[in-house]
Amino acid sequence: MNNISQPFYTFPSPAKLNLFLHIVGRREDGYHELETLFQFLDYGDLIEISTTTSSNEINLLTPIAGVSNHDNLMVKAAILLQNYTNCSAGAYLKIKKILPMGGGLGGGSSNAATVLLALNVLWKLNLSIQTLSKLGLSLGADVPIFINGYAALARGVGEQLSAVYPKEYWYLVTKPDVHISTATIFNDKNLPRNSPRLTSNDVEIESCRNDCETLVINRYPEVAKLLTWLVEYAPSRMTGTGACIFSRFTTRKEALLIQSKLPQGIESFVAQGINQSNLHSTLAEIALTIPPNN
Ligand SMILES: C[C@](O)(CO)[C@H](O)COP(=O)(O)OP(=O)(O)OC[C@H]1O[C@@H](n2ccc(N)nc2=O)[C@H](O)[C@@H]1O
Ligand SMILES: Nc1ncnc2c1ncn2[C@@H]1O[C@H](COP(=O)(O)OP(=O)(O)OP(=O)(O)O)[C@@H](O)[C@H]1O
Repeated sequence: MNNISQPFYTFPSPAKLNLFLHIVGRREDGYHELETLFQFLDYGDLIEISTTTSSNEINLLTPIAGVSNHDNLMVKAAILLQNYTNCSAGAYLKIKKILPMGGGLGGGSSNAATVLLALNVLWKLNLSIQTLSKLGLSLGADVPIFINGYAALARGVGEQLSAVYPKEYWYLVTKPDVHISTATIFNDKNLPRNSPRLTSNDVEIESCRNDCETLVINRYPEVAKLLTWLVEYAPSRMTGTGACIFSRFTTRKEALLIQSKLPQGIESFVAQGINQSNLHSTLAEIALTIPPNN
């Protein structure tokens, strides 16, 4: 039996969209240099955390199918933070997994960022956003944007962030029935890697693109077919290395209407693009409720 005496606090772990993604070069270590515009969605996983001082164990009470607890980015994030701060407290973690995995929505990275930010508050570590971002980057290139919590134009591998304020449209997000590995796409010899660098941060999203899209369409007919269907109704583009596609609408109602017409069997959801992650407001609220000697 687990001896859980402290309350569970619930934290959102939102999805991200890459409103565009340009590959502008490749570093010597093989990682790609990107220019990408990140926006959050008001939609994602929910993570519950309870802390303990009686042991330093990290217990994930809701394993994710296909991912061992040892490899789960939530557990890795908690252990990384413990080791970095010599913290002797432990934690019980639970997740309600809502985001599709391997969809380009950044679910795993978002989970890691939520755990880092939440335990920083619950364990009272007081690490800065900069320090948490640096720690998070060692877990995944998408972790820093979730730690940062604001929509941003990202450079480098996604860790050099400049604040931007794209319009907060409604999106129909669809997932063709394929799992795409980020590493497979980035390692493909046919991936274009030489987009010109942007000359300013003030960019027209429509005139940009996702440099992974053509390759993914050529390799995965399911993605090609769905994208061809969607562009008849709304501007549509792939996020990350796929497979999810986001279609842009001015209102929720329009997005729901097209969702109702989707071909059978396509996983989908409707959500709004938001320029501030909903995790950050929750963190501020919870920080106020924690007793000083907890
Ligand atoms: C595609 C994006 O989601 C766009 O936001 C990210 O660039 C990917 O971020 P991520 O899933 O957190 O990726 P990581 O877990 O750091 O890397 C997975 C693999 O993708 C490749 N990779 C990743 C990011 C990057 N800028 N260049 C790469 O070549 C590397 O082979 C790496 O081994
Ligand atoms: N907590 C977690 N949630 C989801 N995936 C995890 C988690 N921990 C480890 N993983 C691993 O990470 C892989 C990628 O999952 P994720 O949902 O982050 O993909 P993604 O949305 O394509 O990411 P990105 O957009 O960053 O490329 C999964 O297939 C799984 O093996």
